[in-house]
Amino acid sequence: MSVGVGLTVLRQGLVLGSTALRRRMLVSLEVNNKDRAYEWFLTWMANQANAAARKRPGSSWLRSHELSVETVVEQRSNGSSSALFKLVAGPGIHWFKYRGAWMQMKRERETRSTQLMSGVPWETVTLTTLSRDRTLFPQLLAEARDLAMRDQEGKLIIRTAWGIEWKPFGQPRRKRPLNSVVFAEGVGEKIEEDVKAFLQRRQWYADRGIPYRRGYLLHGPPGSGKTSFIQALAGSLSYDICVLNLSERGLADDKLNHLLSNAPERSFVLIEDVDAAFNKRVQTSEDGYQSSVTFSGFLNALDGVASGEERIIFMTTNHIEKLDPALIRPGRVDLSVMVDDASPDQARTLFTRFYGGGEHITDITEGEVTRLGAELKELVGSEMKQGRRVSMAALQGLFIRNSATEAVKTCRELFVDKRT
Ligand SMILES: Nc1ncnc2c1ncn2[C@@H]1O[C@H](COP(=O)(O)OP(=O)(O)OP(=O)(O)O)[C@@H](O)[C@H]1O
Repeated sequence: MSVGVGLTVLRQGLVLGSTALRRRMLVSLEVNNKDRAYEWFLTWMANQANAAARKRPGSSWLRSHELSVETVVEQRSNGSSSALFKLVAGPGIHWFKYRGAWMQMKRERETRSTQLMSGVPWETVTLTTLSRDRTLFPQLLAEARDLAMRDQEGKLIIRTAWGIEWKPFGQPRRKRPLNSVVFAEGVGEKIEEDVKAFLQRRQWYADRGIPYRRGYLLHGPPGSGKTSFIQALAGSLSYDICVLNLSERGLADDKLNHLLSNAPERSFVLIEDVDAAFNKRVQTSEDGYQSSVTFSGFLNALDGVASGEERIIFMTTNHIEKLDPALIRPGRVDLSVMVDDASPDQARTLFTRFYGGGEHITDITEGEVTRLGAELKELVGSEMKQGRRVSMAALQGLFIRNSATEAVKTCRELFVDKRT
């Protein structure tokens, strides 16, 4: 009996001792997927593993048997994109060495409950290392953050709504130079100056108790560069874009309100084809389902609660005549700009930018580009006099497919009658 008692005491002593030892010797850090550091950390891990594999092929930086795959869409500089597979540490226990210290990483997924609205399961990563190496945690997280920031530098981030949250959509994209979008003279400058002036007047708004927000409407025919311009402008100001689709399934007034009042800092909210969601206060449902956003709910969300938070909304439409006057009144839309089909000058500028300056691989001389550009300008002018127009998108497509001479020769085929 005394042996039995002795063994029990010994076992308990061992358990207590090992717990005390762990407490004294180990330190843990928990990061959950609600925090931005979560993504940064997983990407950092994947990056380290890739770098180690490149250095010593066949070796494994991450001691692990459970990997998950994350597919990311990468945009190439020529505009095309491809899907890349990133192997990240899956749920389970993994070991890795950071600056000479062994670390255990435990990734856990809560399968019974999911995040309200977004439906994404809760996840946590717990890092454990020896107490004496605790100072490595902040270093590691800072490295992961810097890596994420470096990846985004000079790039445009597009976000979409995921439930009530804004999540990045695809990989950060290369910024498009503002002058690559060719508008009629003064149009682009007018919008750009307005946005810049607004951004400098935060105090002015605060002093007068006016909500610090501004709404823009770009209207005009399809393919005139409205979306491209908004993206290029965001890029030039180092802003991100949050794309809101009002017809999205499951979007309701309360979610919309939440999304609009919680857009990330330094971002434009972009609502495209705003006429399609509310056609004179009647919701359309072209593809068979209806979002439950009501027109009045949308107006309320635009007005929001008065707050000091900056908010810039861009809306686009091909049919301004279909919009309810309540939507485009000042305060909701402060600057409304018409972006039209190609004017003779726009066509010429797009042409010379495209074929000139050595960017396009052609053996055509600059003089020839100028001559053909002038010819194209004249051609567009004469077509316009007969009520026929061409979109800038159609011209861009023509230039991509043809040589400069061929483009000017076949251009007439693209014009459509707009008199009706
Ligand atoms: N003014 C322009 N200058 C340069 N490129 C243009 C211009 N307009 C259109 N494009 C090109 O045409 C394509 C479509 O343009 P974009 O989507 O910006 O047009 P949009 O006016 O927003 O069309 P929609 O009304 O159908 O949404 C893009 O690839 C863009 O590069």
